[in-house]
Amino acid sequence: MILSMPLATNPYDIHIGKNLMAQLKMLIKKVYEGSKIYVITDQTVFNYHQEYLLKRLVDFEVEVVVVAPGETSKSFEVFEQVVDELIEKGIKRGHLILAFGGGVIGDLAGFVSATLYRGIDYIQIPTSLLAMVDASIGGKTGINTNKGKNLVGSFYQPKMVIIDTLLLRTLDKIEYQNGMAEVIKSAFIGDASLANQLLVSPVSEDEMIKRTIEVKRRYVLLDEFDRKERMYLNFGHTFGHAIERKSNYHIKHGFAVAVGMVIACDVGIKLGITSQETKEKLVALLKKYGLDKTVVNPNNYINEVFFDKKNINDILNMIFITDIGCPMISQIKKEDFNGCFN
Ligand SMILES: NC(=O)c1ccc[n+]([C@@H]2O[C@H](COP(=O)([O-])OP(=O)(O)OC[C@H]3O[C@@H](n4cnc5c(N)ncnc54)[C@H](O)[C@@H]3O)[C@@H](O)[C@H]2O)c1
Ligand SMILES: O=C(O)C(=O)C[C@@H](O)[C@H](O)[C@H](O)COP(=O)(O)O
Ligand SMILES: [Zn+2]
Repeated sequence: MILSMPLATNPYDIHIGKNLMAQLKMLIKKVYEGSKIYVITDQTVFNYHQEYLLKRLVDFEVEVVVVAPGETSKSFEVFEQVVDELIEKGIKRGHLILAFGGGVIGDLAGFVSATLYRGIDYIQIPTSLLAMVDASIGGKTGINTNKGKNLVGSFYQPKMVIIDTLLLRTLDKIEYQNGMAEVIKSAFIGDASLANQLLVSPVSEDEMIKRTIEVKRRYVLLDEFDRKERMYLNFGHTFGHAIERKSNYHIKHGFAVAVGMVIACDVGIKLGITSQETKEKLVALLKKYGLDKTVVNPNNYINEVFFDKKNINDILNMIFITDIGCPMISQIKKEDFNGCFN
């Protein structure tokens, strides 16, 4: 009898370090002895790091598929382009896909891996801070549709996650701040001491990344398919996704989630769930990392948020924090927002 081991009992490999690319051949051979590897990446990442990656793959037969950078590549159109190009380049079920990029690449390549031939093994090699601390972990894959964010996708775990923090040296300041939003989100839902440390003193990048990943890993191992505890990782995303999409993705994911977290605190305060002090600490930390610049009128998004996947029969499962590190889910109806945003 073959025992299928869901993630919750069989956590996959997460490797974090510097210059892990030097061990890429050894790491890949741990999960894969085949002959052909298909790298999916975006043009910006490939321009910076193609030499760094490809010289570690000389022992393998490698093909590369490059898409345009940015959120617009998480689309049906680009999904079909990538699938067609992989087939034209001879991909087979036993081959291996490498997702080499930020969260957009991780989601797009993960969804291609989940669906092409009904599943091809893949490895996540995140290159943005946001992807290292969040997007590459937990197996959520998918694309956006013209109706909303991440509305088509699949839970499909990578065989391994290789986090080489040296790759961050080329990440620009805005993208680093973008990733800090998910660090702050994770600290506020699952590591109060990290949140308090970030408020008062610098935390080493490696420690910050490791502790942020640990928060996500903990919730994913509890609830891989996002029915309860994993939903805490969606703090700030109810409004965040709506803000991102209505801006045609000009407002980046992390910056939108930052606004979404403050909005969730305002609703939480109105409903007697969140303390004013908790909101003030969140706002102070967001400001410290330059994540307080996006200003929106939440009333403009109330209809949009009910397209969220957490909306069951017009009751919205929304994530709040009662205090730093203490998340909770409350069922919200549209009228609950009345008077929250004066
Ligand atoms: N699946 C999940 O669990 C999960 C979690 C969080 C976010 N996401 C998704 O991730 C996406 C956001 O991720 P992102 O911010 O990484 O977006 P992204 O992939 O678009 O990367 C941001 C920008 O940084 C560039 N970049 C990436 N790595 C670089 C590097 N090392 N040096 C220089 N430039 C680099 C990219 O080319 C891009 O222009 C959103 O679509 C979001 O929905 C998914
Ligand atoms: O992994 C999760 O679960 C998360 O909620 C992580 C989020 O940071 C991430 O943006 C995720 O893609 C949002 O999930 P969705 O189910 O709202 O699409
Ligand atoms: Zn997110």
